[in-house]
Amino acid sequence: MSPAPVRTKPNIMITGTPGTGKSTLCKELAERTGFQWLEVSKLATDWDCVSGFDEEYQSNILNEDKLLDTMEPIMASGGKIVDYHGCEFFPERWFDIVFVTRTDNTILYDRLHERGYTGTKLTENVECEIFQTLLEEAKSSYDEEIVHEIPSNTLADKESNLDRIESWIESWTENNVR
Ligand SMILES: Nc1ncnc2c1ncn2[C@@H]1O[C@H](COP(=O)(O)OP(=O)(O)O)[C@@H](O)[C@H]1O
Repeated sequence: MSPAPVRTKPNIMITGTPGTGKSTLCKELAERTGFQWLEVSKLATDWDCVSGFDEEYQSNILNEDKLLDTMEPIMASGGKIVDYHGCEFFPERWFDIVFVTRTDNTILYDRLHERGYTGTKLTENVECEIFQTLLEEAKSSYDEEIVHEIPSNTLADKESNLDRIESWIESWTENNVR
């Protein structure tokens, strides 16, 4: 059992395959709640936590140790929404809940194609969603009870996800803050 959190606001992990709508959701969630959105793939560059570039996947390789050291004091106060297409290397104790955005394969293919993804990068990402790699990663890295799949196909899905997460924050606050 991890120790009870001392933070007065929860930390939320939003993970999922690229293109499943993490940033879109996080941006609006941050606006609604006042929580801070940490878009890890962008912040890693700002914080100089990139150790190389993967040519095959056309994406940055993170310096995970440096990134975690940088994030540790930021996470301590709570009220953070962490957005990344991976979650296993973050400490379990950082998060009170984990949401995994899920998108139907054909919709995801179109979104990634529109984003300019081609070749391996496109097919590997769609396969990642088909094999629910990020969901399995979240379930094996965190208590399964705090891991929730959320559909992310339509704008109506986004609205209901925002409502759901906002209600969860309210009940977390009632239960944990006196
Ligand atoms: N719930 C949704 N319904 C319809 N389109 C969405 C939804 N969420 C995201 N999108 C669109 O899908 C694309 C990828 O979304 P984005 O938030 O950048 O994904 P990610 O951060 O997971 O890579 C964007 O064009 C965005 O407008």
